[in-house]
Amino acid sequence: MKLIEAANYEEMSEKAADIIISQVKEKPNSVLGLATGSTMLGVYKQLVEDHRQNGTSYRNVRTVNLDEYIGLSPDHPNSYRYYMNQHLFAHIDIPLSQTYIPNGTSDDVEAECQRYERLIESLGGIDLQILGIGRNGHIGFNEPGTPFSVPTHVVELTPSTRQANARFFPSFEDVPHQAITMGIATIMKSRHILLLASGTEKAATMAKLFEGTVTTDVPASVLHTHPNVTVIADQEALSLVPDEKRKVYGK
Ligand SMILES: N[C@@H]1[C@@H](O)[C@H](O)[C@@H](COP(=O)(O)O)O[C@@H]1O
Repeated sequence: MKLIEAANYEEMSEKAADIIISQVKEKPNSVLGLATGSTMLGVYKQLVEDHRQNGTSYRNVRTVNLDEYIGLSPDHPNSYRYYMNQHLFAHIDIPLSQTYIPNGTSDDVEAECQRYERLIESLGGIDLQILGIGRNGHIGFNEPGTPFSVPTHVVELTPSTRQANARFFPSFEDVPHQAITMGIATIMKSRHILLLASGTEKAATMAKLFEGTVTTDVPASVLHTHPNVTVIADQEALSLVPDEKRKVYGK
């Protein structure tokens, strides 16, 4: 795991966007694994700006998103499909038919999980997967305790995750109880993983991550066992990570 320190949210977003843009330039038909949440907004803004100014093209890129709420239709303003269209896809030249997100309104969500897993395989796997991190260390919606071997699956969201995401919804009661998420096994097959963290609310989780212990209690800790992970975090997110750890992972 390699740590890149950023001064603040803006710089974290720029550095992450640079990595994504280089990936797309080197391999124009890349499969990008995408994430949602507030952490990603700055990155998507940078990608859109770069597309407008420098013409980086996504015409041949395929994207697969990490997760989707069960019960929210694509045109629901809180669905992750809606988020992706609004913040990225509508502003770049990717055909929507090349953008994939689990279908949260499928009649058979178990079958949908299997279909999604096969779909990622049929695309040739993920070249670059972007991840945010939940306050309890979750990646995608893989909550603490989830075995690392699980592929795409249905999850019951913990009250703390529903609470953390309630700010996007009219009220806490409106936050769905379930989601479909790529499993940790799915995420770990990605060839390169980029994890982003910003702000003091992520500081305790980042301190746990950089302790280095691999445990299902902190789902993101599995990334220590992946050969190609880059973490970009700002100073607030790293505020509880001791200097010696920053040096070890910063090399
Ligand atoms: N499923 C998403 C995660 O993929 C995301 O990483 C996390 C953090 O979100 P934020 O970036 O808003 O802090 O929120 C949700 O739970």
